[in-house]
Amino acid sequence: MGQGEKDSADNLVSPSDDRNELQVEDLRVKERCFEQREALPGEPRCVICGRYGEYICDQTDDDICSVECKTALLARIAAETKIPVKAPARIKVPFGDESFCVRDNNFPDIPSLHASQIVSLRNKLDICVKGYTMPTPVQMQVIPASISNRSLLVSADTGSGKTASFLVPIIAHCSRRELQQCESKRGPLAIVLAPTRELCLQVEDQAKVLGKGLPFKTALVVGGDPLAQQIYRIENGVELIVGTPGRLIDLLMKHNVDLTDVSVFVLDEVDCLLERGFRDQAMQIFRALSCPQVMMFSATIHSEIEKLSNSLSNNMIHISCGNPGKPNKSVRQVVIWVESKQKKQKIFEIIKSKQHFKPPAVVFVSSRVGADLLSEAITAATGLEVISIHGEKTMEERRERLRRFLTGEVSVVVCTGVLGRGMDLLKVHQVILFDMPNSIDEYIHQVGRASRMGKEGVAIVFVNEEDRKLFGELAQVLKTAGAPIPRELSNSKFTSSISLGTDRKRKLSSRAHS
Ligand SMILES: Nc1ncnc2c1ncn2[C@@H]1O[C@H](COP(=O)(O)OP(=O)(O)OP(=O)(O)O)[C@@H](O)[C@H]1O
Repeated sequence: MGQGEKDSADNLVSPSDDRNELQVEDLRVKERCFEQREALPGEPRCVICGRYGEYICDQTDDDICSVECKTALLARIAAETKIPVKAPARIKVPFGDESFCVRDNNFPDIPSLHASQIVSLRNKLDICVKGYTMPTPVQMQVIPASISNRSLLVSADTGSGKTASFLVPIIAHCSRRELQQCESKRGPLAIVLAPTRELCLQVEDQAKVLGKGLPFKTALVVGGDPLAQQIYRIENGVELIVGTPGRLIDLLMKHNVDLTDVSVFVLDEVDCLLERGFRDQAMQIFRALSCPQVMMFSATIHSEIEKLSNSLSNNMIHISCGNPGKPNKSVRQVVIWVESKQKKQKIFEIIKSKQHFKPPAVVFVSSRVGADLLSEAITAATGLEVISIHGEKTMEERRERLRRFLTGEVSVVVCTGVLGRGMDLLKVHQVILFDMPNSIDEYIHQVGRASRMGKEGVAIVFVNEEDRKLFGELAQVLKTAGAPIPRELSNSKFTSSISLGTDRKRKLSSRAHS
C-alpha cells in the first residue's frame, strides 16, 4: 500500500486487500484490542495480544490488531532501547600529538572491538586507512557538534586539522542528500569561503580527496581562472563551491546561480574574512542564503570577531581547542635583530649554512616587488633556484609555482602573505620572516606554516626598529613561549611595560606605603 493511501487513523497499514474484502463488514480501524477477533489458523497474529493481526505497524512492520496494541508495541520498544544515561566520566584530554581514544560505554558494541578485531573488520570490508587513524581534537569536537545544525565558531591551533573538521560534515551532508534525491540538475548545498586563491585550491583538493567515490562534486570559484568554466561546472550540478569572496560575488551578480539549497556556509580564516576588505562581500553572500548553518574557523579569533560572528547566528556554539591566539608550540621561534640594510646578507648566510638552512623553506616578505627582488638575489648569491609567489602573478603562474614547490622541484619560495594563512605545506619545517607582517595575528599564521600536526619546526624572524608597532605583542608572545628575546627588543621603550612592568609597580607601591 502506498504512503498516501495509509489508513488515516494513526498510520496503520492494512496488510492485504484480499483479506479486507473478506472483512467488509468492519472497515473501521479497531481502536481497542478487545474489538478485534481471534486469529484464524494461518492468519497473522498481533505481536502484542495474539489476536488477528489485521494491520501492520508503520514504524516497525509488525503485525498488529489495533491502535491500542500499536501504542503498547511502540512503548515497549522505546523502553527496551532506552539506554541508561550515566554521568560521563571525566576524561583527561591530552595535549598536542598524544594519541587517545574516547570510548563511550553507552554504545557497548563499538568500544568492545579490540584492536585486532578492528584490523580484521577493516580487512573484511577492504578498508585501508593511512594517516588518519583517529580524528584530531578539533575534529572530535566539531564533527559531532555540526550535526546539531547550529552555527559554530571554532578557534584551534594552526595545523590542527580544522579543514577536515568542516569538510567531513559537509561531504556527509551532501552525499546523504544526493542519495535521497535523484534529480539530474541541482544547486549547490554548501559554500566555503577562504581569503586566498591558494587556500581555496587546497581546500577544494582536500574536499575531492575526502569525497572520493561519493556523489559529491565541487567547483572552485577564484579570480584568475576563466569565469565561463566555473559557471559551466556549477550549472552542471555541484554540491560544494569553494571560493574567494570577490570572485564569488562577481559570479553571483552576473549569473543566476540557484542558492536555495545551500544549507552550510563556511568562513575559513574567519577573522581575515570579517576584518579586511572582505567583510561586505562575505556578508553579501551570507544574505543571499536562506538561514544556513554557519561554520567559522581560525587560529586567531578575537572578541570583535566573536561579536561580528554573532550577527550571523544567534545560537552559536563556540569551540576552542589547544592554544589558539598563540604561535604553535611545535615551532621554535628564533627572533634576530637585523638592521634593514643587513637583512639580505643575513638571509644569504642562513641559506648557505648547512647547520641553519633546513629546506624546503618559505620566506615571507611584505611586498610583491620585494618577493621578486629577494628571490632573484638569493639565487644570485647562493646558486639555488628560488621562486616567488604573490598576487601580481597570473593564476596559472601561481598554480605552477606552488606545484613546483610542493613537489620538491624548488626548495625555497619567497612570498607575500598569500601563503601565510591556511596553507598546508606539509614538508616545510622552516620559515623565515624576512619582513615582520603587519599584525601579530599574521605573525602567528606565518610562523604556523613551519609545523603541521605537531611536527617540530623553526621560524627565523628578522626584526628591527621599523617593526616597533609590534614590539609589545611580539615580546609578550616570545615570553609566553619561553623563546629568547633579543636585547634590542627587551631594552626598547615599546616593551618596557612587559619586561619591567611588575618591578615598577612594586617599587611605586612600596614608596607609596612609606
Ligand atoms: N585526523 C587526522 N589525522 C592525521 N592527519 C590529519 C588529520 N586531520 C588532518 N590531518 C592533516 O593535518 C594537516 C593540517 O591540517 P589543516 O591544514 O586542516 O590544519 P588547520 O588547522 O586548518 O591549520 P591552519 O590554521 O594553519 O589552516 C593536513 O596535512 C591534514 O591532512
